Amino acid sequence: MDQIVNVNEFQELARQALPKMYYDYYSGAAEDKHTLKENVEAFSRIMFRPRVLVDVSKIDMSTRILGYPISAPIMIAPTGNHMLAHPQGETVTAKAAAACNTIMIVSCMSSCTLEEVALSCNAVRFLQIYVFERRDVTAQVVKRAEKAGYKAIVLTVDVPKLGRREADIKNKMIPQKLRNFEGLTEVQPSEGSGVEAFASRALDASLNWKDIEWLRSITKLPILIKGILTPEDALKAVEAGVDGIVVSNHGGRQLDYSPATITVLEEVVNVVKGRIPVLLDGGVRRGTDVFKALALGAQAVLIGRPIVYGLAAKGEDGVKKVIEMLKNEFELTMALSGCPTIGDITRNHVRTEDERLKSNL
Ligand SMILES: Cc1cc2nc3c(=O)[nH]c(=O)nc-3n(C[C@H](O)[C@H](O)[C@H](O)COP(=O)(O)O)c2cc1C
Ligand SMILES: CCCCCCC(=O)C(=O)O
Repeated sequence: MDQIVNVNEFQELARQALPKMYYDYYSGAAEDKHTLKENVEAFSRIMFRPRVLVDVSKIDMSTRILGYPISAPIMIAPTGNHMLAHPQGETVTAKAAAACNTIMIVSCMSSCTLEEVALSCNAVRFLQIYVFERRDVTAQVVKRAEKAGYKAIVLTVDVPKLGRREADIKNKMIPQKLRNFEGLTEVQPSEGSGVEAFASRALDASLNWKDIEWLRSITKLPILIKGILTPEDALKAVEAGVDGIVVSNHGGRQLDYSPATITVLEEVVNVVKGRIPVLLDGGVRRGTDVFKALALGAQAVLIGRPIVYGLAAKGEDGVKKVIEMLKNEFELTMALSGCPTIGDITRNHVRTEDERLKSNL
């Protein structure tokens, strides 16, 4: 493991460790995969404005999300089907999250039940949900999450229908049994992508802003909305009374040619005006990316694919290594930018592509 020097190297190790169908599922994205690539490339167009002669002998990366302390603003994004990557699935990922003192957002599409994940570690966990046509199924999962000690519900809103992931269609991708829904709704054999077949049968494509009230009526837990890409929707989320939003394009797996998340973060932050936390995911592969997201107003970032690549390649140690490498890089970026604490990171520490283009006029 010592030979692995950055998070990107885990992707090739995961490719070697996994059957092609599963690697394609994890690494895949919608159609031309334009958004997938843009998520990463857009970070590389943001440059730093480092400050010098600041005492950076001690760096404090710790922060709080919804009041819960974490060691650094780096959390685990919800990703489904971890048993495709490791026989013990999400229980292993959750242990790594606990060891790194961060929050894991557990997907409702997990291969382990949400109770098994809860029992495996006492880290702070949020539960991500989809709303199914059968509202009773979603409601039951929310109730179970409350009972199992999950601290927030993350409602994913960018999947009224599943995006076209062509590799999954070609591979006739068969997802794991969805143990959270056993006896309630099942994955069935299909001609193309089994994930798509399940989604088209189960999801409620009529979900809309009024339904936030319904969700609020069935839980006292804080509600975050994941999948916001415009200031218009960010404002609606604030008006709907949610407790946080995640700027996300589902890692480029839904609407291809959606903008890279880092390019829309600032306009979202500007309308939210600090009323609720704004998180971001999509393409975060370096500690420098974490810093850029914070400088543009995010409270924390979520990591998707690198976590499952770490899990597939090296199990719990792999997930821990992914998080630790990002933390170490972030710590160094803070030091080299002259920011000893999270609160010292400001908008003035980065220069976006827009600013660079304007300054060349
Ligand atoms: C294999 C895989 C499964 C995913 N499953 C879910 C899911 O169940 N629920 C959800 O809200 N997002 C899901 N996502 C999206 C992630 O939460 C996140 O938005 C995205 O992966 C972030 O981009 P990144 O992979 O570039 O870090 C999934 C992503 C991947 C790659
Ligand atoms: C019921 C929706 C299926 C979604 C599958 C998990 C997911 O979000 C993904 O991107 O894959």
